[in-house]
Amino acid sequence: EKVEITKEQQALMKIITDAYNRHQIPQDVAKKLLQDQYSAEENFLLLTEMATSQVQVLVEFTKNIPGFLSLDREDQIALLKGSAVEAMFLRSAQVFNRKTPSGHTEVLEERIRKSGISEEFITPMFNFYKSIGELHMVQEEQALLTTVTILTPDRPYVKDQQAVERLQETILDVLRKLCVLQHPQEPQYFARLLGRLTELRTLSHYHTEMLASWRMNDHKFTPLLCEIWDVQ
Ligand SMILES: CC(C)c1onc(-c2c(Cl)cccc2Cl)c1COc1ccc(-c2ccc3[nH]c(C(=O)O)cc3c2)cc1
Repeated sequence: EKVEITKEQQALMKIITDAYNRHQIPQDVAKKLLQDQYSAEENFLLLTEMATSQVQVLVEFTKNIPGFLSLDREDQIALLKGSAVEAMFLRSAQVFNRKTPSGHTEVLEERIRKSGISEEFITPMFNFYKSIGELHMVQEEQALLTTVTILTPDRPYVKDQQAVERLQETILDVLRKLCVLQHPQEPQYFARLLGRLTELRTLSHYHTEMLASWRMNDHKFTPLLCEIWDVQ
């Protein structure tokens, strides 16, 4: 049957996509990736600064998701804490696959590969970046997929999962229609997108181990990262 995005779904998609594009880490922070020290210590410090800035951007973006601020306040926190790593994997994946002339892609990869992360996590991480790149998502799909990730009902400590589920289903319906309209020759494209969410959960588990091994080597995080990742 003919798939059609309604007027209100169009408006919802515009709000989310505009917010996603508006909330980016400041270019002066991103430019720090280009400075010339490349020690493991220096790379870790830079990546910590990027992650901290990215979390701030993520919090601001999340406030623009229609209905999010109407959720129980503690549930809002639980959703942010539960999705921060996954949202940052998605955002950094988009940076890698942007291949902008600014060339941050190469230096970002270089710094991640030399920041004290063990090879067993580096391989799945860059396989994920590659699999995201192969999807050639339009920016609306990127924004909606990040929103679906944030609105995952079964994060730890979420009390009113029903309320989150209702919001997520609204976004999933728009994303499903958008995928059909954007990729008519690939009917299973939406299913492929959702498959990435499963991969994100695996990466999130790896990330917990990455944090533990950094801490074992006495690496320090910022207060914001300690709060969102329950470390220190
Ligand atoms: C605390 C640090 C060391 C950390 O721990 N885990 C990760 C970590 C890692 Cl490696 C991988 C994936 C997720 C996390 Cl969460 C990180 C570093 O996290 C980030 C690194 C870079 C970026 C980021 C975001 C947007 C950007 N735009 C641009 C630009 O050039 O415009 C560069 C850029 C970088 C975001 C998070």
